[in-house]
Amino acid sequence: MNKLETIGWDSSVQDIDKENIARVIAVQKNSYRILDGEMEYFSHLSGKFINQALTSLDYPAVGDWVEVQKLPKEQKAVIHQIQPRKSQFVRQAAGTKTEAQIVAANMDTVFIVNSLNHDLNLRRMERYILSTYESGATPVIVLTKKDECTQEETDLIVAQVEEVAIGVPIIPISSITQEGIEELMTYLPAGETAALLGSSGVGKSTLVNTLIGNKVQETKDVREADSKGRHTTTHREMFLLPNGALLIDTPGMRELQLWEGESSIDATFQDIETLESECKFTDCQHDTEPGCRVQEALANGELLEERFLSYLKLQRELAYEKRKQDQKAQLAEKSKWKKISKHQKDNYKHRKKR
Ligand SMILES: Nc1nc2c(ncn2[C@@H]2O[C@H](COP(=O)(O)OP(=O)(O)OP(=O)(O)O)[C@@H](O)[C@H]2O)c(=O)[nH]1
Ligand SMILES: [Zn+2]
Repeated sequence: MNKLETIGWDSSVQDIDKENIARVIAVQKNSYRILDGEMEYFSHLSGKFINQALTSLDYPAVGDWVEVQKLPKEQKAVIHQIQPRKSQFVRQAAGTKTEAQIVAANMDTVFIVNSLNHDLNLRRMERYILSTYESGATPVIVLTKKDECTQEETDLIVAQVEEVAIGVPIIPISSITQEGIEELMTYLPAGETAALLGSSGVGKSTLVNTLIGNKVQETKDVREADSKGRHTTTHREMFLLPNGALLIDTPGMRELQLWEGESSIDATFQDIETLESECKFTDCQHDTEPGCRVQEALANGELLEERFLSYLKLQRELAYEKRKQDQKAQLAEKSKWKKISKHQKDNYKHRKKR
């Protein structure tokens, strides 16, 4: 095994000069911690790299393979290039509407983590699954804190999740009793990379510690040594598990904004939007209309049927959301006028009495 293979490199498909390749294990503001399987380096982007980067997607993310120039004595390196990614999970950057951000790159599996004991949002989960497929990785649903539920409660939730997660493995676990951990590990074979995604507080970091086992302390030390007083929780980090698998922990997704609003849907389904714009009729329903570019693309294999169905499904969801919101707005409007008119009537009565 060469040293890159110990950190997830697949020599059977990635065949280039490996001497100058390393993997990004943590991203700080303008610097990157990288690992070449033996040594860690503190690295920066070359000037040329920065000049050529057009969007935030062009910058390194945790899990990326980068081409570097190493200065081993100083444990420093300069990043010249990113290797093409086999997968990337994209979300909207916190606080902005338009900027994309890569949460993790080159993962084989995404663990969509939810807690069994609260805040189960099936619709949200469905979208996580969809985004994971879009990322190029395979989703696995992890339901944490099983120790806080009875078996009956767990079964009920699993049944609910099954309805939106067709064909996706669902694993209830507990980091306290270790239940389900063994099954989870079957999705973490040596040399593969997985990322943990989920809301803040569902137990991602605890799970990392559980899986790292007796290396917990080391992890903490690394974090503290590197944070230089900054908030450690905003750092994505990649960990090597004792069995040789790689696990990317992501910060709490309090601010996860992937699908809110139509703009992000547009970005996700850019290919279909483009096809639609080429339909003969601007109000084409992509059904039996003549000159429908979408139907044509479906027929000749340019557009996958599953993908189009996901798109339609999301459109339906959006329409549904919008109707609900409109209805709410209408009701609010109605009650506002009710109040005003009642107020008026009351005033009128008072005046009459006087
Ligand atoms: N009962 C129980 N509590 C757990 C379990 N796993 C995690 N917790 C608790 O849940 C809380 C949140 O856990 P974290 O691991 O910090 O959650 P996180 O998903 O990493 O949160 P962020 O770092 O904010 O994204 C902590 O108080 C943990 O002790 C579990 O299996 N059972
Ligand atoms: Zn059409």
